[in-house]
Amino acid sequence: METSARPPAFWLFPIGLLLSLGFSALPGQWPLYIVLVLSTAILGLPHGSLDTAVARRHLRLHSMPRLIAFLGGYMALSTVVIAIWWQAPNAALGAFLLYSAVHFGDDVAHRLGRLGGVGYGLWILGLPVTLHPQKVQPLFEMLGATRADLLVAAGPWALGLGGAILLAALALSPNRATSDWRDPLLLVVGAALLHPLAYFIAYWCFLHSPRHLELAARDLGLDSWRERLRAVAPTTLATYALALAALPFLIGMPSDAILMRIIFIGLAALTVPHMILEFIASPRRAE
Ligand SMILES: CC1=C(/C=C/C(C)=C/C=C/C(C)=C/C=C/C=C(C)/C=C/C=C(C)/C=C/C2=C(C)CCCC2(C)C)C(C)(C)CCC1
Ligand SMILES: [Fe+2]
Repeated sequence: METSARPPAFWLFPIGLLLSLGFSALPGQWPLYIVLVLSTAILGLPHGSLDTAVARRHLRLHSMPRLIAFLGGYMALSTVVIAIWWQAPNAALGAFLLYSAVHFGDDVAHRLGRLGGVGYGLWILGLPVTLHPQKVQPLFEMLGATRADLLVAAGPWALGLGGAILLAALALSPNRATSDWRDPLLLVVGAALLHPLAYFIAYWCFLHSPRHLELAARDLGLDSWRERLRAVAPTTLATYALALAALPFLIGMPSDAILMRIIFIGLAALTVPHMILEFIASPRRAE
């Protein structure tokens, strides 16, 4: 069991849940969308922006051609995801939900095992879909899904399966940390009380991102916040520019759908190379 000093995400997550309760009580949908954009841009994206530094270290990008090949490969993979989404949005969204569950599971997989991690990820995503199907379905439709009803109907199954796997992994793992059972319980409270987007902000920006950032930054020897900021700034700014460049392709859609697509299809596209890099880097990190 974990007894040493808690990582920052241990305290940030309950604070994020309280903040989310505050802003989800504001009237109308726009405060929520504005907080979603700002928190994604400032708190969520930077953990992926460390990928350039992670790749420099673990893929040994010591020459300019290797660095350019990495950047080009990363963007090419992201472009393929967007192209698939364009052609087959239902399958692309279904796949995104599944690989997001695997990715979120990475947060605990080193203690609960890969399968336990998948259970954790299914629990995280199954909760808002099961508790607020009528709010989640239009959000999935904004992402281009024409059979959002089917994806939403799968929510309770994902939740049940994820919950059973997670429970078994917690019972069987001698290395479990307090946060491994505390956070899934706090997520139930968050999912019950919050709009699904506010719930996502609380989890993603206040638990997943700080946890992942801390782990990757420590591995890279970036101890001060100034060093971390310097490492993430260029890639984060480049990602803002890419998001802005997508805008002209979405003109004509309702503005909430534009925001949803830029954020979630953008994240789906970045997650594929981000996960591949994590699969390579995480076994090489000293725990
Ligand atoms: C390096 C590099 C770069 C960058 C990158 C980055 C920046 C990354 C990031 C990454 C990241 C940052 C990732 C993330 C991820 C995320 C995720 C994975 C999410 C998920 C989500 C979900 C799945 C959701 C769902 C939902 C909805 C949608 C609605 C409501 C309900 C719910 C919540 C269920 C660039 C391109 C510039 C260039 C090249 C290189
Ligand atoms: Fe991540």
